[in-house]
Amino acid sequence: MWTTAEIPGQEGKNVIVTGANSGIGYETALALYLAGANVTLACRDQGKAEQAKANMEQRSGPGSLEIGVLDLADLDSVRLFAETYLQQHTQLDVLVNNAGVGTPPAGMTRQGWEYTFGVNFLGPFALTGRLYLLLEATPGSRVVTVSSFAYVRGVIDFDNLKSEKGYDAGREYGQNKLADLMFTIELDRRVRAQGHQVVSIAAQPGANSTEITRHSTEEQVAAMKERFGGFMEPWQGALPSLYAAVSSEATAGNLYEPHENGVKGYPAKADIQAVALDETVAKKLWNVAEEATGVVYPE
Ligand SMILES: NC(=O)c1ccc[n+]([C@@H]2O[C@H](COP(=O)([O-])OP(=O)(O)OC[C@H]3O[C@@H](n4cnc5c(N)ncnc54)[C@H](O)[C@@H]3O)[C@@H](O)[C@H]2O)c1
Repeated sequence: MWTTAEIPGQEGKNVIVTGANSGIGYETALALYLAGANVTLACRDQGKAEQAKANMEQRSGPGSLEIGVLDLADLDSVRLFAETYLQQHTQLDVLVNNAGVGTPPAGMTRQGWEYTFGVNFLGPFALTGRLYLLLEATPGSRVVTVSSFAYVRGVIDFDNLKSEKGYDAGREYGQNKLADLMFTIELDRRVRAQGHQVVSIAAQPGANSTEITRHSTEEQVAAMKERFGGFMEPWQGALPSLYAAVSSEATAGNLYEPHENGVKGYPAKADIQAVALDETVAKKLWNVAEEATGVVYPE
């Protein structure tokens, strides 16, 4: 079984983990810090980020920790975070697009997109694009984007990205997590076509006990637990992200998930369902995202 003990030394590596103050992001950042990386905790709330940093530092890892304030629901915040990062760093080895929301009440981002589409997809798209040249300049760099098994029920409805037809939390989550996986694969296609070197990989953490279900009812949580045979701990949910971030066996354009032969927590390559491999939809989504964010990826 692959565990965090198998993470190779990360000394000298710069890593960003979004949403690192809780759940899977916290465990991902902690494991990379304990492996020696310089980890930036990219969090919306400065106070929560400081608390997470203090908790991690109690473990006395050989790495170092920084904080960057990042609100993925505001593209100006994404730009500011990236500009600050680029001013302060000359390499970026791993970007983990982990932060996300589950099924909150209906809302809109600062720029007027359906809130969960903005946080779960447009924000990470813009962040990755703004950091792309630094990633490309760092040999062996990786972008890990956290999707969910919910992608299989996703449909990209291009006519409802601003809630024109109304809001359905479950439907939006499936759409966003499909968008994350399509983004990962399309980024990989573009990297290959352009002869670039950034490695784009997706992870899906399985069902874990985190705050992602804060807006779900008790009945909904119970149904999820029954369907998945219980919830895993966040550190287990972090294993696919960590595997995608550091393992030499994790390869570009693929999706890693936590189950193999029923063993929980073990990261294994997942079969990607056809819905995520539709290149026409992926390219259209990419164009929509470039227009929505104003972030055009370098050729
Ligand atoms: N927990 C699960 O069972 C599960 C299953 C599938 C996928 N995921 C995915 O795993 C990732 C991590 O979720 P988690 O389960 O640890 O939940 P969590 O709620 O504990 O963590 C989510 C993190 O995202 C951050 N975040 C939310 N909105 C943000 C914003 N606007 N800007 C910046 N950060 C923001 C939160 O502050 C938090 O740190 C998410 O992408 C989620 O979709 C989780």
